[in-house]
Amino acid sequence: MSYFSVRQVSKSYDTRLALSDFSLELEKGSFLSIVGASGSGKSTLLRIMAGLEVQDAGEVFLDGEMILNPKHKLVSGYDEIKLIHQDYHLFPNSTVEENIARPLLQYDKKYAKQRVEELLGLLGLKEFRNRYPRQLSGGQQQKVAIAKALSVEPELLLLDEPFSSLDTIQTHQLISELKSLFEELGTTVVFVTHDLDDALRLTDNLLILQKGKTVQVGNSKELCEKPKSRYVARLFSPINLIPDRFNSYLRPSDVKLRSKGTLMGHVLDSRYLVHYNSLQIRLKNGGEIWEVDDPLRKYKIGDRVYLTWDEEKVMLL
Ligand SMILES: Nc1ncnc2c1ncn2[C@@H]1O[C@H](COP(=O)(O)OP(=O)(O)OP(=O)(O)O)[C@@H](O)[C@H]1O
Repeated sequence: MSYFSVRQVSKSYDTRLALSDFSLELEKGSFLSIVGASGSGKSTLLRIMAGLEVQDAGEVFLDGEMILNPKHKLVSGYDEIKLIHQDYHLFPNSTVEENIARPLLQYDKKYAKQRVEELLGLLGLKEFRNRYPRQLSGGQQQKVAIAKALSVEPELLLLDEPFSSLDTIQTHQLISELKSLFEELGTTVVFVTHDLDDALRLTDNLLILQKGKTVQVGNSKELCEKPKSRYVARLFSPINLIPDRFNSYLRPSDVKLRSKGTLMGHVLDSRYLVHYNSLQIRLKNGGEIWEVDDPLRKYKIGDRVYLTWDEEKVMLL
């Protein structure tokens, strides 16, 4: 048996299915990013993993022990499993140091003091120890919430889009810092997000969730090159439907721009991106709009272009 396993878990709210026959296995110290759109069941899954929600069917095990849900456990939740979400609850009238120490009230005083010092150091919060949450930035508050969750040394950390109040640069920086920290501590981490880029900053070990079901698992190369659905394909880039062909799609980077060819169109718009210009091209036959990369930044709005591609790049979705 793996260190952490979720076995055939299903959950509905009234008649609405939130999770359907969901299973996963994780080794100790491993990281997993679960990517899914809003409403795909991510929060429900994490709450069930943490023993905070009653599932209709299936079981969850941590290190061989069954995780009991609130129906079977008087005080729901486990110290070994910590769930962190965007609405983290810091005590507004307690300092950073006091917030982190809260979960340790029952512990030996000397140990608690030492643990708080360690966490302040690990998360770079020493200089803020006497500040109140309102005196911190969103990213700093999030770090305090994570330090608080880590204070009781959880074995499994469940991150439910905890960074959604931060901007992209802050989020990426915080994820990189946390990644090193979790590796150092040997914590097993499950991170759920709707953002593939954020997911990949933590780990290349991905699970794609859609309508409460696993649609694909694998690393980014596998998922990008061999997506099993349009949803998975679109996580990486827009996709262009080839006219008059059944469910055949191309990525913008796989379309070649030529001065002669079979599929003709006109450049509607051009956006300057770091490595290429992104062109919107209205196809002559059918009038559909394709998105195509122009790495040589050669084409201007209004230009006529011909599009071609290698057949091996066509995705049947
Ligand atoms: N307490 C609830 N009562 C009724 N329906 C619920 C409840 N919680 C979630 N749902 C429904 O279950 C489905 C899954 O919701 P969930 O919050 O798990 O998805 P999510 O992927 O975390 O979404 P988001 O990214 O928007 O937070 C949705 O259709 C949602 O409306």
